[in-house]
Amino acid sequence: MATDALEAVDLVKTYPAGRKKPRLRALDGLTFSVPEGVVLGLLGPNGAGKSTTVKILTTLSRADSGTARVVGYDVNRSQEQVRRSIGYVPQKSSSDPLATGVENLVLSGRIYGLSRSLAVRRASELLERFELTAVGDRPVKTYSGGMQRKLDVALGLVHRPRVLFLDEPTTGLDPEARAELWNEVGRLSGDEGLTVLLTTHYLEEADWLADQLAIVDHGKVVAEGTPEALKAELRGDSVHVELVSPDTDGLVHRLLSDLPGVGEIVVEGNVLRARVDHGATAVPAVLGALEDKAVPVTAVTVSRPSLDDVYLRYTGRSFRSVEGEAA
Ligand SMILES: Nc1ncnc2c1ncn2[C@@H]1O[C@H](COP(=O)(O)OP(=O)(O)OP(=O)(O)O)[C@@H](O)[C@H]1O
Repeated sequence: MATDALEAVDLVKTYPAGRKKPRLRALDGLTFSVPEGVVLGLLGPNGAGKSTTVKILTTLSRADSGTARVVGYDVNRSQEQVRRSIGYVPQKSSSDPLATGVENLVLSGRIYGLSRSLAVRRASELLERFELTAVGDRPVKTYSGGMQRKLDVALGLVHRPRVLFLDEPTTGLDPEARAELWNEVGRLSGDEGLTVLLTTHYLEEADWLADQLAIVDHGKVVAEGTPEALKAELRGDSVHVELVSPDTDGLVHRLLSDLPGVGEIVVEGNVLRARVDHGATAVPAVLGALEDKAVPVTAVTVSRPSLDDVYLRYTGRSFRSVEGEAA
């Protein structure tokens, strides 16, 4: 049987929460596995445990209990082998802005023990791979955001890792640079068999890039599967209503709860989301119920379930609001 590239079983991690308070359970039995060559998207609200998971898998932190393996190596017992098998691209760039792209790559290669000539050769290979050859001799501080990010990914690949960790790789990039990086990452896993663990604040990115998703909440994986399978599990339609004013007293929630065929109602500020059996029949009923109690509405939309709906279903919060908090 092929070994999974990443495997986490029943990970528990607690942190001190202050004097006389019980320890905070950042991971509470987190379990998932990723076959080789697959891009896994780890999604979850702030504080769900994504970074803690990445820290444990990259040997930067130890779990209180449970096991984790990277390409078959136990993260506690074989730290050295794990470190040699992984590349880590942190959210904040680790490149030296005053040094050139080539200098950054060569230095990184040398740190990983490559000879000078091998490091230079690898640097030029990676610059070509990421279409950065033309700017390789320019200081990194003169690069565009997209170029810098590509260099960051290249830096994570200098030692030919088998697993790459990408922490929110496209935050702050414009849509064009984001799409370009998605293509690069897609190619790395598709053509080169690299396994990628990605944390992201963009559902669109997870939908496009991840072969598999694990939604994490309160230190556990609450749902996993391909984006398509997760969406297909949600039957019916999603209704999204914008109210003129926020539902401060819970009236809107109560009104909709009484309607047949309407469920999973979540009201956040002046946005109401619900799952309905049939959009075409539910919308008039929803609008009628709101109008009866003189609740004014700005807009209403009906759509097929999206990843945002999947997220809402498993975490009880819409991803958009989480994104808003994070921004
Ligand atoms: N060193 C630490 N000491 C105390 N508590 C911590 C520490 N690191 C993380 N935590 C807590 O553990 C929980 C999980 O944090 P973690 O950073 O793993 O979440 P996350 O899903 O990565 O969130 P984000 O999307 O905000 O990065 C949070 O409640 C956080 O406050």
